[in-house]
Amino acid sequence: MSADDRRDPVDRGADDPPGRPPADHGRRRAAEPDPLAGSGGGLLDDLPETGRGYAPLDPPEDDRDQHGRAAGRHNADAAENGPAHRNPFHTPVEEPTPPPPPRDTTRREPAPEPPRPAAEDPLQPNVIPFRGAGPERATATPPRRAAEETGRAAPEHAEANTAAGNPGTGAGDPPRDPRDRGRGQDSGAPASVPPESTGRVEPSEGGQRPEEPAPRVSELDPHAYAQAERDAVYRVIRERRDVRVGFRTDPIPSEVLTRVLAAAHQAPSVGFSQPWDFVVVEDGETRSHVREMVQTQREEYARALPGARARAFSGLKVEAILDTPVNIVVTVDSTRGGRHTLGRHTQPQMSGYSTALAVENLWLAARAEGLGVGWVSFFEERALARALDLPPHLEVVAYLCVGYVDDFPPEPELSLGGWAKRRPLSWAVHRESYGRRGLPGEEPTSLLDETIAGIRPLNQRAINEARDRQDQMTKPPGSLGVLEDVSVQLAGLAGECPPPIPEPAAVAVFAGDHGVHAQKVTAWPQDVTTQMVHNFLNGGAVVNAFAEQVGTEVTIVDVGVVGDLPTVPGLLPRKVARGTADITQGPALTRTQAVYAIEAGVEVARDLVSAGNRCLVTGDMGIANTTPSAALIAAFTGFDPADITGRGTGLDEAAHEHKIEVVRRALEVNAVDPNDPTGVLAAVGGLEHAALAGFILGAAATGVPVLLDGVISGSAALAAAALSPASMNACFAGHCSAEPGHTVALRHLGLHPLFGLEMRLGEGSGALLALPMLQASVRALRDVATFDAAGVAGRA
Ligand SMILES: O=C(O)c1ccc[n+]([C@@H]2O[C@H](COP(=O)([O-])O)[C@@H](O)[C@H]2O)c1
Ligand SMILES: Cc1cc2nc[nH]c2cc1C
Repeated sequence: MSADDRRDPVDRGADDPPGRPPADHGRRRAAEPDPLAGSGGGLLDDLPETGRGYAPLDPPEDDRDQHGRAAGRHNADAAENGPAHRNPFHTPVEEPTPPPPPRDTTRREPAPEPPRPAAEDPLQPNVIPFRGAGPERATATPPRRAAEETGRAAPEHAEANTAAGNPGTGAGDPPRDPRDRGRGQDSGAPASVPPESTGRVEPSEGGQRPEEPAPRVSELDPHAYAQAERDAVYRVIRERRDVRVGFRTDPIPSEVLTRVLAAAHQAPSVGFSQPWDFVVVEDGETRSHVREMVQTQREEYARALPGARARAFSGLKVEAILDTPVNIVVTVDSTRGGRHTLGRHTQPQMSGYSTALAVENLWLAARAEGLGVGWVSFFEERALARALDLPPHLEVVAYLCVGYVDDFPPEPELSLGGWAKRRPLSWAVHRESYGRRGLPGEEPTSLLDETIAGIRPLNQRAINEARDRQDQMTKPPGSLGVLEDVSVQLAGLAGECPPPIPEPAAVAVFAGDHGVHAQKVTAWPQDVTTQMVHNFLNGGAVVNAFAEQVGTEVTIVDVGVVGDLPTVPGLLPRKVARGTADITQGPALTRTQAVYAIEAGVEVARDLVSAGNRCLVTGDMGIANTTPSAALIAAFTGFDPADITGRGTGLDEAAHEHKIEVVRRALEVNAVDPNDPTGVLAAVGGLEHAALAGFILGAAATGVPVLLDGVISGSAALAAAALSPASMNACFAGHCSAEPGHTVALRHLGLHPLFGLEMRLGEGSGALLALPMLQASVRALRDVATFDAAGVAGRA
């Protein structure tokens, strides 16, 4: 195999940003051979035959960040071998910005008291954690007080201030700049951005705000608008809504509609091509026809939804086509502007983007006029174009229902209904390169550090309430056994009693391959991993059947499958490498790869939670993965491999003995330190194990329960617990697998399995069967009458 052949296609992902000189801080140890010399570089190139057994090289200790991440090794390769390549989806925190000094999260040490979550305020954007969010909430400063303390106007009072002729200057405010003609305060920041919407919480200690005053924002630029005008701009952005209910039928005056269309027409456009047209539709027949098309698509969509989602969707209105006096169709002409439209030659999609900006302009202007707008997209675009008699070179970008409304919802309707949640701004902001998290003015941090810092202890008040309630329910105290503890823990996690019923739920099946497969630790060919992923995607596996049974959505995550996989909905391509290296020869992964996989898991958890899921379920697929699972369990618990290594998919006596020896050898070859969880994952774990650990941490940080499956999830949970002991507050053991190591892992973690049927399939199958138990425990806490209420006599 030539070096070029060995180069992994995933290495050929996004190049380094143009213009950035490749930093040479990925030095290899001088004495070590470079197995890939001349291969073109790339983060993943440390594993020449990944998945088929080769020990990767790790950089010297001083090249690592606080997670042991190798600093920019791919760039070093690039210096020798051409352009640098980045991981396809992640960029590590790396030099030249030094890693934040404080905490080594790869070591087990007491975590500092995390910042307290913001109080839930129905009028403010809902940030994740959604419900309860841990211990004694409601410590964040409400907007009004924050405004008083920072000298900024609170959003809901900004208009009142202006109306009363009080521009908001308070004692202690700096003198106003004479250029600030009639402006309110000196803050250049929008007065109306609440701290909650950033995902950041004001630091507090025991509910007190810190002594230090908030830093003053610099003077306004002379071109900035006056305070009231800026407030109006931010207000309309904040209060724009996609409206589907509560439209009034009264007509829209022509001059109002024209103003709104003129605003749309002033949108920015590529090369000033102004590629939009607006078709104003009032005709009832046309609208009825479009509505029928939407209805058909709606039914098709509903059929594809898992149970809990389908129930929620049945109550959602997706259009108001006949309810509004006017529909506006916004189209794009991608050919407009002639042959040489400035800026479109490299990015033909810019015409569509420009038109979307026109839609936003229309939407904001409409909101300012008191008009609601609902964007409908449940139709097949060409069919709609035909129905509207559009010329063939025009495409529909938006179908908008426009009219006056009874009210604007305080939050997006989908958020109010729990369909999806607003992601905090902090999740979306990266500094200099993807993965260096932090709002402007903050020290950038990594996703892993941010996640661990966000995990909170259980809320004691909610726990006490749940315990009291369990004792008052019409049943003998304790008679629901472990389910009582489950409901109490869920209350503590949510920070309220009763907690929300953990539905909808989503199972994520993390798939990866293993270099140790070469040691004949399993009877199954490695290709079965890839084949089973196809089977999952086609809906033909046990996980699909069980998920259907319990109304759960299935997501497959490729974190390290050797084979190529299709780009299809339901499969998240997060391949960090094509399998691990053989753990009997050296470490499975580099630390960098281990961190990437952990962070991939965190992101999947975040995405599923912000998509509205209230319970996450772990699943795995990876031929040979019970071997690294056993090695992880031995490393974290200290048990002998003979006591925790099982027969996996089925091995005879001799093969089982051999597998135990393989695990033993892996632990001899790789020094493992349980206080260095990332190091242990990199040494003897797998990509799906690392991602599962991240998935657990991500769930815990969002305050959402995570239901664990079998031995693979159990071994990953040991790593998660070592990274953050508090993450176990979010964990529930679905079942106990037939693998002996699973029992040991669960005991070590203090988790009580909900059932044991000697299952040993993985995929999330056992955890899915336990999901109704979790849900039932909450339903009982919520719905069962108390002795008093039901008039049932208590114990004599
Ligand atoms: O979940 C379990 O406890 C479990 C126990 C034994 C096997 N498995 C599944 O079987 C595969 C690994 O088995 P093996 O024998 O190839 O190591 C992998 O896809 C796992 O999901 C899963
Ligand atoms: C067929 C098969 C299905 C699986 N599902 C999870 N692990 C598996 C292993 C095999 C071999």
